Parts: sequence; C-alpha cells; structure tokens
Amino acid sequence: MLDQTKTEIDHPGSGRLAHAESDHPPVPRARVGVIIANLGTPDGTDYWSMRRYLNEFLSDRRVIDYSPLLWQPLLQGIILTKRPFSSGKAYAGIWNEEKDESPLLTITRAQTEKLAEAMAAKFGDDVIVDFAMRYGNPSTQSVIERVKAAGAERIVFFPLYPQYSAATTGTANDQAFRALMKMRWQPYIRTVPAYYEHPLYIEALAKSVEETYAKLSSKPDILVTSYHGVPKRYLMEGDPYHCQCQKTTRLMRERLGWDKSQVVTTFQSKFGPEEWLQPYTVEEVARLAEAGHKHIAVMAPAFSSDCVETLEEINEEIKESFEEAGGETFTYIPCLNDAPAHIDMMMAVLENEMRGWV
Ligand SMILES: C=CC1=C(C)c2cc3[nH]c(cc4nc(cc5[nH]c(cc1n2)c(C)c5CCC(=O)O)C(CCC(=O)O)=C4C)c(C)c3C=C
Ligand SMILES: [Fe+2]
Ligand SMILES: [Fe+2]
Repeated sequence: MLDQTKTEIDHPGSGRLAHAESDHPPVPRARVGVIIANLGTPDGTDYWSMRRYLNEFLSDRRVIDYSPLLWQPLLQGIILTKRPFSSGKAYAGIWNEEKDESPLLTITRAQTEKLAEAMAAKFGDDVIVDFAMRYGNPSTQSVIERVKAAGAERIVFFPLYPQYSAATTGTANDQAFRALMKMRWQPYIRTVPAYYEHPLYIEALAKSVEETYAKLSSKPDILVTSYHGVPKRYLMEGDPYHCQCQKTTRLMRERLGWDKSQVVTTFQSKFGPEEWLQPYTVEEVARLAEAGHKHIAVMAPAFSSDCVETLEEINEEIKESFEEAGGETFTYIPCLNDAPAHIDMMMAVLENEMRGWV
C-alpha cells in the first residue's frame, strides 16, 4: 500500500544541497483529488456574458473543427453578433434567479456536495471532491490548482459525459492536461472513461423512467431517448459517440423489459448547416404525433444534469413541435441530476478508478 500519510520532504542529511525545513514552501498532507468536469455555463444571460461564453465554447476546435481561417471570421462577425441574444433569451427562461446562476451550475454543485459526503463517509478526509467547467467558471485550471494546493498529489478527473465524444470528454481531458502543462510539480492524473454501459448508470436511467411512469395516470405510447447531436461527419471520422448512445438505449430498454417498438433514439440541438446525427428529435416527435402516437415521454441520457438543452429545448421547443403535430401528452423525464442512484453510480465508477490510490 502506498504511504499517503507522509507530510514531510525527506532530506538526504547535511551538505551543500540540504535545506533547513523553514526554507521550504509548505507541503500539505498528500491526498487524492476527485474533480467532476462538466461542460460549462455563462456567468449571466446578458449579451456580453453570453458572447464570452459562446466565444470560448465555439472557438474550441474539438467542438467545431473547421479551419480557424474560415471559421473565426464567421464566428466573430456573424454568429457572435446574433446568437448571444437568442441563447441569452433561452437561458433567461430557465435561470436560477435565487442563486443567479444556470441550472447546470446549481445541479453540478449539488452532485459534488453529495458525492463529497459519500466519499467522506468511506475515506474520511483522504479524498477532496470538487467540480470544474470546460468553458466559463469555475475553470478547469483554477480547480486543478486549488485541489493541488489542498494536497491532491493524485487527481481522478471525471468528465461527466456518459458517452464519449471528442467534443465533450476529449476536450475536457485536453483542458485538464493543458492546466498540468503550466505546473512545476504536476499531480498524477487518471481520467475516467465513458460509462455508457455501466450497470449502475443503466439502472439509474431505468429507475428514473419507472419512477416517472408510476406517477402518470396512463403509460405513454413511446419513449424517446433524445441525445445531444454532433455532425454526422464526426461519426464517419471515428467518434464512437453515436454507437455508445445506441447501446445505452438498448441496454436500458432491455433492463425495462420493453420491446424495440416502444423506444426510439433521436438526436437534438443541431447547429449550423452541416448534416448532424439523425433522426432529429424535433422532427421525429412530430412524425410520431402524425403517426398516431399522441402520448410520449422524452428523456435525455447524454446529459448528466438538466440544462438549457433539456429544460428549454426539449421541454419547450420540442414539446411545441409535438403538440403542433397533434400530440396530446408530452412527459419530460428529468436528467439523473443529484438522484441517489446517480451518486451511487459515480461512487462505484470512481472507486474503481481510484484503485491503489486510497
Ligand atoms: C456547435 C457544436 C456543438 C457540438 C458538436 C456540441 C456537442 C455536445 N454538447 C453537449 C452538451 C451540452 N451542450 C450544451 C450547450 C450548447 N451546445 C452547443 C453546441 C454544440 N454542442 C451550444 C452552442 C450550446 C449553448 C447553448 C446554445 O447557445 O444553444 C449544454 C448546456 C450548457 C448549459 O446549460 O449551461 C450541454 C450540457 C454534448 C453532450 C455534446 C456531444 C456529445
Ligand atoms: Fe452542446
Ligand atoms: Fe454507430
């Protein structure tokens, strides 16, 4: 077992290179840091907060991989003059007014607090738990620095995306390693793999469906699993995201004991003129209504917490599309957020990744 309790620096006796202990910067007790990483969020819904956030997000070449020579003039000149207004309006509709922050931030903090309680119950204060964002605040660099300063010589970095995509997990990890590039004494780091088929993730999803359905007076005709989309080209170039989404839905359907005809997989949030993964949720729900499926439920398994893409896009825009096509009941099943089954899943995944460290 590794000696994690050592606090002092060993000095090899006397001589020209040995220093008195008082000459050293403080060295805190060695601990393990767990960092939950989520996508990010603007600091406010006003034009400049939105513009700053969208600029950072949409300038990331893991998200939009066009040549910057072509993309940046378009982004800076056209997109960032218009989109901050429309996105700001969408965020304003779901904003947590009490805390003056986005729901994604509120929920990520709640997840972190519950995970910290579970970690403390098991490992005492040997483990520090914190959260970071890829875009906006708290930045990945600031959190890695904070956790390291509190003694984390070893960090488990957990991008909270069940399905791997270069546009999410990949760029979250890039950002963590970019932070390490600036550090003299780097912490050791382990990145947590995607958990799209983890039995406890599948169980948590299935449970959330069962719990929502138990409260309804009649069962919806169809369950739509709506994943955030990516350009179809990313799939063709080797991103496994599409296949991992399909597998999550299949495993959850099998766990529920349902027939293939009862669940459909769709992709939402298309951005720009390129073809994205299909079918598009907004079109598919209208097709379902037109085909006579008047009662549907929609869930978003790619999102670990509710955010503008679920609370606004699914529960308003996509719902409207369904109702305009003749649909009658639209039930939105919330993300796993800080549900106990979600925290249990995180604990199980992390305990596996922390092996030998605690
Ligand atoms: C433009 C390209 C985009 C790709 C590719 C993309 C992939 C992707 N995103 C998520 C998760 C989230 N995206 C969120 C918001 C959001 N996404 C894009 C664009 C792309 N996403 C934009 C422009 C925005 C901002 C909102 C808007 O202006 O419409 C969010 C929500 C953040 C919040 O609520 O604060 C999440 C979460 C995944 C999982 C994914 C592909 C795998
Ligand atoms: Fe997105
Ligand atoms: Fe696939």
